[in-house]
Amino acid sequence: MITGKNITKTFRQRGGVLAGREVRALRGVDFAIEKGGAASFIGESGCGKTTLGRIIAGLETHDSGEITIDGTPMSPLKPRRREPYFRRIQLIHQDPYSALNPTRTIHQTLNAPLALRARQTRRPQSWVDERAEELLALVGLDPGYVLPRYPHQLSGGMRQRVVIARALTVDPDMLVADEAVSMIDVSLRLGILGLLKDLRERLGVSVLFITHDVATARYIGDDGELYVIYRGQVVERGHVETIISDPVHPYTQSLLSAIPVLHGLERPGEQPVVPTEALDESHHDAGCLFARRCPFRTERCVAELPVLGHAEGTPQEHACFHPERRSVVATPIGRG
Ligand SMILES: Nc1ncnc2c1ncn2[C@@H]1O[C@H](COP(=O)(O)OP(=O)(O)OP(=O)(O)O)[C@@H](O)[C@H]1O
Repeated sequence: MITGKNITKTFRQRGGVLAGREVRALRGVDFAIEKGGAASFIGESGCGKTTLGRIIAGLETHDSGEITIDGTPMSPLKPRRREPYFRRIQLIHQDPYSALNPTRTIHQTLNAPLALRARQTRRPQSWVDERAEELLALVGLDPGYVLPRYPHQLSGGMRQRVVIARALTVDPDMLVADEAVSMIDVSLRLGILGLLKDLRERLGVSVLFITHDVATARYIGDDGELYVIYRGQVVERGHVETIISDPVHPYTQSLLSAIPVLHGLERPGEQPVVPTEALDESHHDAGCLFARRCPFRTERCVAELPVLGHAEGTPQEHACFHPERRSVVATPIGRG
């Protein structure tokens, strides 16, 4: 199990017109992902979900807070002692082409980590080749076809399967899939999502899915938790189905309104949720981070920051002073 408590991260912009400006990518995020469980982080571009995923995979530092893996807090450990914990958490990047070395065949790509694994576990060299074939078959590829080939000779979907096979070489406990299907042909996406779901069931590996797309979060983690992130804060958190069918935070409602098929109908007498203002990170808000875009804001929302917590009558946690079931309309939201 991996948990995070009050994780914060601020980036200082180095170059360009924004040089010197600080971006609060994460503002005190808590999370917990069970062994074999599923969780999804969703939110618009720039909300901090990739930063959080990279911190969880040990690829990015955080400013404060604590990550605990299987009961061991990471911050007191020296980097060398932390490494074996984070090695069990593997990141699957959105671009399978740049994730693979173009000058290496798939055989070479899988051979290197497997040879290391063989040395660590005192297995014979013959195991390396057997395991490479086994892993490729596990991710739905024909080893005979794929092993001698270079990444450019494979389709995007095949490359992403190779990336997943390589992640499995270290017998991970968790896969962090960051927009893992966004750069793959639409016709192949469902296959990759199905594979991740299948690996969860067959290997008991937990999957953290990072996406801006609610439908994929729902597909992959149908029994898991959804974290809705807005400007570095989790604004709603709970069971995927609960949040999708009964969101109470206006931001979640506006995010869901981008799916007309699911939430296109207004019920009579209800006020639809449409975000009113664009994102402006240069503004320092004292109150709710969503207040300036929220059609339901009150004076309290502008003055006071709501914190994530349970409220009577809602099964999920939310950070809103006016949580209510509202209908949503099919209006896509964006940054501009
Ligand atoms: N290395 C960095 N240096 C400076 N700023 C950064 C860095 N990485 C992220 N940021 C900033 O932190 C904020 C959160 O970025 P992050 O990539 O985590 O968001 P995201 O929700 O994953 O967005 P996207 O879906 O576009 O990747 C953004 O404003 C981004 O510009």
